[in-house]
Amino acid sequence: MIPTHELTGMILAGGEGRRMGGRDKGLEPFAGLPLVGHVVKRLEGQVAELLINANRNADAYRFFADRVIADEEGGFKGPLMGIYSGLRAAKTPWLLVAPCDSPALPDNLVARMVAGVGDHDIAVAFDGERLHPVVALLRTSLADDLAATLSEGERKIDRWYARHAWCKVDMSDCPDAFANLNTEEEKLRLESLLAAVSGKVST
Ligand SMILES: Nc1nc2c(ncn2[C@@H]2O[C@H](COP(=O)(O)OP(=O)(O)OP(=O)(O)O)[C@@H](O)[C@H]2O)c(=O)[nH]1
Ligand SMILES: [Mg+2]
Repeated sequence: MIPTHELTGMILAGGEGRRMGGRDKGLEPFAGLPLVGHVVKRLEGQVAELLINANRNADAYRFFADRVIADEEGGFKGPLMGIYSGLRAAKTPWLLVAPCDSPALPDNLVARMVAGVGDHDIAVAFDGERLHPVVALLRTSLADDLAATLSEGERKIDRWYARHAWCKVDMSDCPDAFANLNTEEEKLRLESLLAAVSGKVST
């Protein structure tokens, strides 16, 4: 098992948010908190250091994390560049990555990813139908290999994972936890769904 002091958490919030009008998605209000705040709640206290990977609004993100890191190479090269930047920045042997736009992730995400990685170097969340490559646990010693891969022009996360000893972590009991908000409509829909569910619980 990976002890907490060997694990860094990182929330990926470095995208352009084009499908949300170019807004900084992690800072978008959702159910009373910026989106990133919901993901912070899933990770805090379970990692040695919490990083947020952001390419804009570093001051706003600083409130939510121990450290805010920008991409090693600018120009919005995609989430694989964000993962690389986290592997470089982490001071621990392991990095757990989660995206800023999935506010319903399970509360026990960290424990499940740690339990699921076994002897592998990379563990990726699987919802029973799809893999979620931006929900992953990785050995930080992979940084040099990823640098070489990025310099070849590779941008697909799963193609890089496939070069390594990786495994799926089965989360097919909670597929809705991986709801990913790309548009304003998706955000409003999930917000009202959650409000309806909590309304039912409290009455
Ligand atoms: N570091 C970094 N992260 C990125 C980059 N592009 C996307 N991401 C992150 O990867 C995750 C999934 O990306 P998308 O859902 O496509 O988010 P996005 O790129 O902001 O949104 P679109 O522009 O609408 O595609 C989110 O957590 C983003 O913050 C990037 O260039 N650099
Ligand atoms: Mg994108």
